[in-house]
Amino acid sequence: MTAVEPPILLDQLTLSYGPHRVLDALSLAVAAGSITALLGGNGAGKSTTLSVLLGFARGDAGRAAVCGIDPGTDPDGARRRIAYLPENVALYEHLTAVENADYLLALSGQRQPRGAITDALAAAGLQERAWHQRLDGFSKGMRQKVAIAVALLRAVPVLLLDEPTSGLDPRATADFNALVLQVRDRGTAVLMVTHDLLSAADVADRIAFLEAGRVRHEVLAEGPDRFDVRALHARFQAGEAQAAA
Ligand SMILES: Nc1ncnc2c1ncn2[C@@H]1O[C@H](COP(=O)(O)OP(=O)(O)OP(=O)(O)O)[C@@H](O)[C@H]1O
Repeated sequence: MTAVEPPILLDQLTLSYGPHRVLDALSLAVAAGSITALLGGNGAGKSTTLSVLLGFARGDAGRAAVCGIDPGTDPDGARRRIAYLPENVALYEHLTAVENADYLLALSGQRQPRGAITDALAAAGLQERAWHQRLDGFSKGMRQKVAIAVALLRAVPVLLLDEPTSGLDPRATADFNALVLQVRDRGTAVLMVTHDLLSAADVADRIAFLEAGRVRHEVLAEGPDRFDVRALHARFQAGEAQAAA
């Protein structure tokens, strides 16, 4: 990786499934210690973008890089640098929260002492009485906390989130967003796919609007071009209406 290359980089990436161009010369960069939210209507290419970064899908043209590694040619190398939270976090129901974290860390070759695991679960806001409970009774918000605790312990440079707050109540959403800010403040580059504009506006440094596989608008949280959530909401709804028409 060159000194200036951001941990998440897509440069003119094009990907088609048969005649259907899903990503169309998509360019997107997420710097270390920053959060970009990726919004867009159904089918805009958001999940495909994450699949490319994870090395599950490969572009036909252009470049993708995770910390300078091409996930198409070295998916394992790219994934070692990524913590990924899918919409429904896959954890082991018959294991406790601590056992899940221990097992997931072992799988990624980054085992940690029990004390570090319980510290991370506490930092993620999981109540102590849940640490040694099996996951079958956990809510989505509690599962997210276990998953983000693992991400905190892995201290990876890239965090990818797919619809992390869908199905969370406002309080759990606020808790989750606070955790994402913690991860960002440790220098991680965060890319968050979401339909939740308000949540995006709460945490993101930048919001990129994807339409037909390309970033059509980008807005920033700071500076003269910083976003105004109400104006953004109106614009987003208009965009959604166009996409649905
Ligand atoms: N494996 C695949 N084979 C063929 N087409 C696919 C495949 N994966 C995705 N697509 C198509 O690519 C387009 C973009 O899909 P993608 O899942 O990236 O959209 P999205 O923005 O995440 O949408 P949503 O908000 O509905 O999750 C869609 O038209 C989808 O049908």
